[in-house]
Amino acid sequence: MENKIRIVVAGPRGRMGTETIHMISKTPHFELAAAVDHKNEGMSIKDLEGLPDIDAPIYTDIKACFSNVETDVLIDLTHPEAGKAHLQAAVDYGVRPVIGTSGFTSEDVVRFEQEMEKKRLGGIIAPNFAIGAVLVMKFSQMASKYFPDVEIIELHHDQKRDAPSGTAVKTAELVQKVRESKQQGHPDEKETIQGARGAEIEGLHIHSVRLPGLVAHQEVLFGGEGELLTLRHDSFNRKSFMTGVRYAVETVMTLETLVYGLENILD
Ligand SMILES: NC(=O)C1=CN([C@@H]2O[C@H](COP(=O)(O)OP(=O)(O)OC[C@H]3O[C@@H](n4cnc5c(N)ncnc54)[C@H](O)[C@@H]3O)[C@@H](O)[C@H]2O)C=CC1
Ligand SMILES: O=C(O)C1=N[C@H](C(=O)O)C[C@H](O)C1
Repeated sequence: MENKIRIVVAGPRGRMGTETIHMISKTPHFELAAAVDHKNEGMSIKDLEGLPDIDAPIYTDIKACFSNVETDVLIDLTHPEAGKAHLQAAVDYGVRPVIGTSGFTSEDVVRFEQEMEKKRLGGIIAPNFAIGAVLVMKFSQMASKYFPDVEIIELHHDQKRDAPSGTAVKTAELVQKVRESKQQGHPDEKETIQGARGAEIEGLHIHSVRLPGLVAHQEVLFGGEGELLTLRHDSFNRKSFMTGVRYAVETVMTLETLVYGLENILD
């Protein structure tokens, strides 16, 4: 059998980290080499509640982890600041990053693209690993050619730290590549309560909803004369992201640049 892909997961006790470690444990050609947590130094994954019986060491310092553990791929599922530091460490140690953490700015992405291009190091930043969500982004880009009036509503659980979601930002970026630039709504429109029209990227508005009971959902609304096109995706649980995480880990082994968005590597 070919060599297993040795993976380090950052954020192993989080909602996504836990699901990802279970996925790795069930994937024959993947091996959990270690995990990076912000506590539990020296413990093993099998010691943590809710995680599978894998004897993989836990580090609190990602550099110590990469110095001690042979690693092919880092999967980061933490928070934006930690995610950026982990991505930098991966680049410094020549480990291929698969970043699910959201909240990176486009400046961050460009900086890492340039640095990784110089090193010919493959990596993936995926604002959303769910295949359906990626398709909605692609379909949104197609639709915006014909429907330049677009608004995005993203809906998430109330433990999410960043707003708007990485998925909504990426969707807006894809739409902006195609649609004519325009300010939506009435030219003299005024908010009587600040934020009523949501966040704005070049005239395109994003509305963020946070409620308990939700997981990850997005609607992209396209208005035309006498018609409305709605594209909607729902993740009802975090298993919905695992096909994409598995695919990203397999694909990153073949890349030599940083790819931003799963839509760029899906067949
Ligand atoms: N790309 C995608 O498809 C998806 C991305 N996400 C993103 O993934 C990230 C994690 O989401 P959740 O699992 O829901 O969050 P969570 O809050 O459940 O988990 C984050 C984990 O990161 C850990 N953490 C924080 N700082 C750390 C550090 N310095 N070192 C190691 N661990 C650290 C926390 O202890 C926590 O266990 C978020 O940015 C979220 O937006 C979430 C779902 C899907
Ligand atoms: O925090 C989440 O849950 C999610 N975050 C990502 C985002 O910001 O788009 C992906 C997905 O929407 C779930």
